[in-house]
Amino acid sequence: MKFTSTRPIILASSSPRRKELLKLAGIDFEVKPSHVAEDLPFTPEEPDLYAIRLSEQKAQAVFEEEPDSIIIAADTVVVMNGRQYPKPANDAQAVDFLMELSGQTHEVITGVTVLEKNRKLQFASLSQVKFRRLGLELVHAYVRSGDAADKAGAYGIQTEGMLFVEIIAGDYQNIVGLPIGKLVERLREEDWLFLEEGDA
Ligand SMILES: Cc1cn([C@H]2C[C@H](O)[C@@H](COP(=O)(O)OP(=O)(O)OP(=O)(O)O)O2)c(=O)[nH]c1=O
Repeated sequence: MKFTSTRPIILASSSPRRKELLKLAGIDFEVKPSHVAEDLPFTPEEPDLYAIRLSEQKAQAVFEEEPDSIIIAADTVVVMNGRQYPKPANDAQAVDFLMELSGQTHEVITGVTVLEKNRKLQFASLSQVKFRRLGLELVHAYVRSGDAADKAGAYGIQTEGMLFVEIIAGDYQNIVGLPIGKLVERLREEDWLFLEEGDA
């Protein structure tokens, strides 16, 4: 399966996971990380809007350099009891986060912004993840592996962090960092993306 687009698509992200998901979906694109400081104040009552705003900042930064392209950006946040669990600042914080999430259910929300001249598409996707009760030995071993460092909530469901997960509700790819099914659906609805001839 292959898609074509009305303009060149740019993924404004340094995340290898987002790149892989967009590629798997059969979309041609280039990557241009945005390097914006993610420093908006977290709004616990509206975590979805917070994720969307961050994704918009990322999209906007790249759009200014590439005004003739379609820019896609996303931000993934992990939230439990009104508190955000961002990328851990260090190993000790990663251990603390994982022990707090242990045995509990948290939410993973990815906000997405697609920007083009005169057009903006935004949405958020929410998944729930229930963690097993985690032992310190496993958590320490995981954090030592280095996998927690660049991930919201200090775990990757697609890597060894899968061992922590008991139940998920919602879109799995949303937890990995990009709700690709919904994104492609919306891009097609907006006539930004078409199935290539022969596929249609
Ligand atoms: C919960 C969870 C998060 N993550 C990742 C997805 C995101 O890359 C990261 C959250 O940080 P983000 O700020 O959303 O993204 P990023 O900084 O990695 O990339 P960019 O801003 O350039 O697009 O956490 C996983 O890979 N697996 C998981 O299970």
